Amino acid sequence: MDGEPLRVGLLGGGTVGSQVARLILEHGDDLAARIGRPLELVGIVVRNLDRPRPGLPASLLTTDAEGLVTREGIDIAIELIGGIDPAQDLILKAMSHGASVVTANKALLAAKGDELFGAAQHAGVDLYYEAAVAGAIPIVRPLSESLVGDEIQVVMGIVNGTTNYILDKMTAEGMDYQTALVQAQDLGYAEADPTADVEGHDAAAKAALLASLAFHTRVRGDQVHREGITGVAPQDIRAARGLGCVVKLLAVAKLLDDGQISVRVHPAMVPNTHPLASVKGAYNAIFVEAAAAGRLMFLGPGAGGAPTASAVVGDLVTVARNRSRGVVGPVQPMYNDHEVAPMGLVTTRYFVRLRVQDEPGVLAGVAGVFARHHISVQDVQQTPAGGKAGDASAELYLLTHEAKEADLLECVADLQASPQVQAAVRFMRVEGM
Ligand SMILES: NC(=O)C1=CN([C@@H]2O[C@H](COP(=O)(O)OP(=O)(O)OC[C@H]3O[C@@H](n4cnc5c(N)ncnc54)[C@H](O)[C@@H]3O)[C@@H](O)[C@H]2O)C=CC1
Ligand SMILES: N[C@@H](CC=O)C(=O)O
Ligand code: NA
Repeated sequence: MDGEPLRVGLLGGGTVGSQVARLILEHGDDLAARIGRPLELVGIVVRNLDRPRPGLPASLLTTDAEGLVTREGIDIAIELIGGIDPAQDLILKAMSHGASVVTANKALLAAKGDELFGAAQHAGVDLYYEAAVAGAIPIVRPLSESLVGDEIQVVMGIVNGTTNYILDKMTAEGMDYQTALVQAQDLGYAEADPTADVEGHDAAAKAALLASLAFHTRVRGDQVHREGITGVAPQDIRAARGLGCVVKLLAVAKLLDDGQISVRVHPAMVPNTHPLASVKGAYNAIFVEAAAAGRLMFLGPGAGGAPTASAVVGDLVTVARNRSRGVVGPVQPMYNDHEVAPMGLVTTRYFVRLRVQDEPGVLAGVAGVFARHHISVQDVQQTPAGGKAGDASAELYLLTHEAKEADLLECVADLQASPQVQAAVRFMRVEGM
């Protein structure tokens, strides 16, 4: 392929970065043909030059990140080091030196999206981030281009591969949480600090990006209601099975009737018959509901080096094509100012689990507490709790009809205060039933 090569600087040679380098080096001729110009990988920034990196030419490795992004003639910087600092500074420097940027860094975009997209526009360069949401699944561009003529009402899905892998292993194989987490780390699914995965920060950042794209309103990660999976007990998984459900970590972004948007991440029970229930391992899936299009579902690998690298290199080719034509791609305008609704306004169904004294009148008392808070109960199951001799307690499982979160929380607090309730009252939202 003839023509002046487009010069690419890669920041990060970890799980994703090493796969991106491999794809660029192995498929250079095809990528050049698709772009119409050759690509030249001019440097790969790593922390440690002594670490063996099979497949990565030693001549390309450098520890000088700032030197690479500000080097004369760099066309595209790919940021795959993660985190806020120094990733933000390096991206801004690359842009101010005229380079377009491709990143997979959802944590950074969800925290500093306004500054970064503003800087890209100011510099007249691209900032692409398909890999930042749901790995290999094309979802950023479908929302910002294919569906941009429609009115999106709901985006809901599984957007973290690590937690889906853990919950799936705990559900299908009875594996313990810690073993499943270590496997997810070994497979390259987890963030550098897996707390970001298991406490829901990663999914909240993705939910913020999805909500921003869907509703044309900049939503930050810290505005998203967030609960991770560390509180999910094996009893919850067993109880879900009894109800014909599985536990998933869901991200939900919804346009409410009053014009506010609800954006939340939390574990939820999902019926086995629902398509999200069959999303296994580190796969992700995202439902989009739009006024004209109806319901769409996007499914695929949500984490891992090669799948994520596929999305990064897809962006690289697109940005390179733009660059060759002297244009930048479309930017989703954030022209709305929807407020993020407080969690108390959310309505959904709930599963409530509580341990009570097994004696006459207790069930009626519990039902009365739900009724006082205007929460209608669809189903109640009672199981002996301990099974030990002399244990006069029972475990109650209740499934509610749709209720308001604020009412549910008050109901749970009242149940907790009841003398017949013997342990912490647990609840989990039920979606898609
Ligand atoms: N692993 C995955 O499945 C996915 C990861 N991502 C995102 O991709 C990015 C990279 O993730 P991974 O490759 O998994 O992480 P990683 O931890 O495997 O790789 C990051 C690399 O960057 C290096 N690094 C960090 N700071 C540096 C600095 N200041 N100078 C030079 N090198 C530095 C680290 O030493 C490490 O080798 C993150 O933003 C992550 O959120 C996005 C989608 C999926
Ligand atoms: N740690 C993330 C990686 C992809 O974004 C996940 O597990 O989904
Ligand atoms: Na994606």
